[in-house]
Amino acid sequence: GYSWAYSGAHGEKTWPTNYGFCGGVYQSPLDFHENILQYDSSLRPIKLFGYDVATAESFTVSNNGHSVSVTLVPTMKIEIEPFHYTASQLHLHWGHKNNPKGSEHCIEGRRFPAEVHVVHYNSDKYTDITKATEAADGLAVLGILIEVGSFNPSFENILSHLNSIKYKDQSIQIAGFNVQELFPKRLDEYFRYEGSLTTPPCNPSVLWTVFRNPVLISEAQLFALETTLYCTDRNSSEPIQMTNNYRQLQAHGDRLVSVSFRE
Ligand SMILES: NS(=O)(=O)c1cc(-c2ccccc2)cc(-c2ccccc2)c1
Ligand SMILES: [Zn+2]
Repeated sequence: GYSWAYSGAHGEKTWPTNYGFCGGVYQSPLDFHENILQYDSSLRPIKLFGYDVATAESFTVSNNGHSVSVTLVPTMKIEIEPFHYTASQLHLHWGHKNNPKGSEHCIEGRRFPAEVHVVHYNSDKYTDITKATEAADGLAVLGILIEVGSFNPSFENILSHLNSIKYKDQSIQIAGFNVQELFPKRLDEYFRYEGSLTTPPCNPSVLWTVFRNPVLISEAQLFALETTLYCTDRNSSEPIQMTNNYRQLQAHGDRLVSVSFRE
C-alpha cells in the first residue's frame, strides 16, 4: 500500500488520493454530542467470551509504524446480537506530552488523553478478516476511552514492553492475560454507530461501540505511551516520534449515534 501518516506530506488530507473510502461516507471518528444522540432500549450489554487468556498463551506486541498493536487469539469473541465476532487485534491512539489529548472519539467536543480499539470481525458471516474488512457489515470495533488517574497494572501488560518495540516492525511475544481488565466495568453503557476504519483504507465496514466510561492509567503510563515509540525503523537517519496518531473528527452526515443509557 501507499505510505500514509498523521501529519506532513502524507497527512490525513492526502489520504483520499490513494484511499478512496477515506474521502467517502460513514467515516470515523465522530464527536458524541447531545443533539445527535438517541437512546435505544434494545442495545444489550456487550458480551465477552474467552477474554481471560491463559498465561500459557501468547500475544504479539508490535510497532506497525502507526500504533502499538497486540495480536489477539481467535478464541476471544464478542456477541453483538445476532452475530458473534472474533477478535483480531487491539491498538491504541494517543497525543503528545505537550498536548496529552489523543483519543479519536470525543464526547461533547472533549478529546480524552488516549483510546484503545479492540478490532473484531463477523465470524458468523465471514471466514477471515480480509473478506470481512471488505464487507459493509464485517467489522466490530470496541472503543475504550482512557483518562488519567491511578496506575493501571493491567495496561502494564502492554506498556511495560514499549521499550522493546521502539522502532517500526519490531515485535515481541508476551504472555496471555485477561484482556477484559482493560475494559471499563459498565459494558452496558456505550455509544453505537455505523462507521469506518479510522486509518487508511478507511473501509466503511465498522459497527462501532465506544464505552461511555473511560478507564484510568497514570500520568507516567500515559507519558511512556507518548514518548517511547517511533514511526521509523531502527536504521532510519531521520527518526520520527510516534505521537498524535489520531484522525480528526469526521462529518456525521445523516447519521445519529445510538446510546444504551438514559442519562
Ligand atoms: N482505528 S481502527 O480501529 O479503525 C483500525 C483497524 C485496523 C484493523 C485491524 C485488523 C483488521 C481490520 C482493521 C487497523 C488499524 C491500523 C492502525 C494502525 C496502523 C495500521 C492499521 C486501525
Ligand atoms: Zn484505532
